[in-house]
Amino acid sequence: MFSARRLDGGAGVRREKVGRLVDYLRECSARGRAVDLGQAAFVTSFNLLSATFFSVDLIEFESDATQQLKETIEGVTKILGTPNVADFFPILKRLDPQRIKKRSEFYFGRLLGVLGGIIDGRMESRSMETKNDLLAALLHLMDGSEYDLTYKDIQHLFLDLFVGGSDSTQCIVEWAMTELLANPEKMSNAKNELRSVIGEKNQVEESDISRLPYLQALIKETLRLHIPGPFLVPRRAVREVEIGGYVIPQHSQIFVNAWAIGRDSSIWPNPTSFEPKRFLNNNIGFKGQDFELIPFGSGRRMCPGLPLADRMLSLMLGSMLHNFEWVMEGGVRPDTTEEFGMALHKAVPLKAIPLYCF
Ligand code: HEM
Repeated sequence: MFSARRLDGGAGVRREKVGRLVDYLRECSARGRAVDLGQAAFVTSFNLLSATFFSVDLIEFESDATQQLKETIEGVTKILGTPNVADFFPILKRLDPQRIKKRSEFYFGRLLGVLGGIIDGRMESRSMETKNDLLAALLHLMDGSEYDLTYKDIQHLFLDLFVGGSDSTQCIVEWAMTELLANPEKMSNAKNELRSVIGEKNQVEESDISRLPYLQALIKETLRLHIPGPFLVPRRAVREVEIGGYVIPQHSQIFVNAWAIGRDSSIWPNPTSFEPKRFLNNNIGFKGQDFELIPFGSGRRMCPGLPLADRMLSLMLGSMLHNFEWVMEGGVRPDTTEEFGMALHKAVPLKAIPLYCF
């Protein structure tokens, strides 16, 4: 699904979705209106995923349904990131003291309902239309006898993909723009690079990305400083193991503090300062080989969506920076407070006014 060949085949869908983002920002620019950048990035990444998986756009830039879906996905990631005292004191399980079970049922139920509706709709219309997307491939597998794939498996696979793919991407776009608005000289560096590489054409293409080292560095720096999944996904020790002189007992639940690794002063000079140029003269990447930067995890359970996320982030940020000047609503400095959850969101959404450059 995320192989280079498949992704190259989906480049047109991404171009179209990012084009719609630029159109929306142009409309806001013409009206002098501030944009909720997290929301705009959420809609773009969500529709990109839904177009790739289901061949439909699910949400609009400004609608109550969008707000509700965004809240639902944020609700899910918040629950996943909340340590549950009942895991440590199982006697409390039935009492559900933090209402985690209750809230999980609500948010997961709502999202599964949306996904179930799409799957049902496709199953009803299957005899009339043929589609060449992931849902069609999975329904085909469900019909066959080779794999034991159920309706529920499909519903939950899509849940993983949407929760994993939309919130994290939105977080990084919003944090990158926040840092750039707080550091105007870095905003200029990024825009100057885009201007010299892309020139007068206003569409940033995936084929341009390899010629935009500063843009790539600023994405790495945002992933280092504002990693969306601070503890990655918890692991369990299948047997007792000794690592670095520490004994990890069998069945321990293990959290990898990738947030702290990204801010470790023995690895990163001035770790809390946003400095994209620290990635310009080295080969440190985020593909799980360089353990000082593991925003997508590492090893066999690392993020499968990395190659898609990489393209989406470069396209969205590149287009937002190349096409627009940005000013903060009310001229204030952007707020950089983090809000804890499975994904580290901004506590205060970023609202900025785009000014179309072309
Ligand atoms: C900025 C973007 C993203 C970041 C930072 C990110 C990060 C992560 C991390 C840290 C993990 C856990 C890996 C581990 O513990 O070793 C993960 C898992 C996962 N990600 Fe992503 N992700 C991003 C985008 C995406 C996208 C675009 C998709 C799919 C469309 C996706 C789908 C998934 C799935 C399905 C898993 C669970 C894999 C498993 O349990 O084996 N992610 N992601």
